[in-house]
Amino acid sequence: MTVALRATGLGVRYRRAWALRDCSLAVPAGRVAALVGPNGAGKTTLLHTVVGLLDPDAGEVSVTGEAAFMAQDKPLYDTFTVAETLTFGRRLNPGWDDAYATARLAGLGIPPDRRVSRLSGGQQAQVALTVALAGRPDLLVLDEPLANLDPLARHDIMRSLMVEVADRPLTVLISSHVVADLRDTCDWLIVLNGGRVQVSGDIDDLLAEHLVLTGPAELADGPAARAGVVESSRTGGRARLLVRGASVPDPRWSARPADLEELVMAYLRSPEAAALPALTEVTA
Ligand SMILES: Nc1ncnc2c1ncn2[C@@H]1O[C@H](COP(=O)(O)OP(=O)(O)OP(=O)(O)O)[C@@H](O)[C@H]1O
Repeated sequence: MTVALRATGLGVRYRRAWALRDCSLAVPAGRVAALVGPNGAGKTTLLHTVVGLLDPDAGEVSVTGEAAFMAQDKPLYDTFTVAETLTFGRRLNPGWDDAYATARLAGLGIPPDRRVSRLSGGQQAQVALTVALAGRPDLLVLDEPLANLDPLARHDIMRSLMVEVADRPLTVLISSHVVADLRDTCDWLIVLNGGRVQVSGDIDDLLAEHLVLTGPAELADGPAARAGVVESSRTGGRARLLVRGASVPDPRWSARPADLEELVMAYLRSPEAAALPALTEVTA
């Protein structure tokens, strides 16, 4: 299996404060990886380090091939027209595919002579995505491309990414606060919390490995309250556990598979819990 991106013991600090600490992860080629975490978790710092905008203070990060980056804020120049934006992209990117860029924007109905400032937020995001893709990267890194977009535009961007990944060898790493936006498109999950990687793995594998157990509160004090508990809560006489492991420890629990949002939230609320199944599985 080819690894598109690998970080080993990665650390980045701003002055004395570590924004990333001992981060290790690997993303296989061809995956669409979701990078989620709360404000200040270190997502932008990680993405900047991956694309070479920041140098690590510890450990290392490596990308197989070329990476393209779509930044969080204003990745385009407002005063440029769409056509001028493409000209600018062509000058910066040696591997630029002009026919692809022009055809993609025409297909989306975005006029070449329109100023960027006069495009909708969704159209601006599509132009920025086109510029990033026209450089024919092996790894596309997107920092919150869906922020400030309405649900329809968010859906269009994610669908565009799915089409691109289906059409060519491309790995995508995309950060977002909104897990629901990522569920249909992403097949790899990275949870970053307080500058540390809590989860990195195949989403289907992660979902198959986590259960939500509900039952009488006293069960939570028994053998089920074991090492696999990611998060536990009690309401009245009932306990609810999110556990890592596919077997039900006691038949009195009622068990169901965890969904992606529950899984992410459970890890975010339990900074000490970690699930890193992929680290041992993915080898270059
Ligand atoms: N240029 C900087 N100088 C000093 N501290 C910084 C700088 N950039 C980020 N930080 C700090 O590093 C930590 C990680 O920030 P980062 O922007 O990477 O997080 P994030 O997960 O992308 O957050 P958000 O979701 O809010 O965009 C935060 O504590 C932040 O305050």
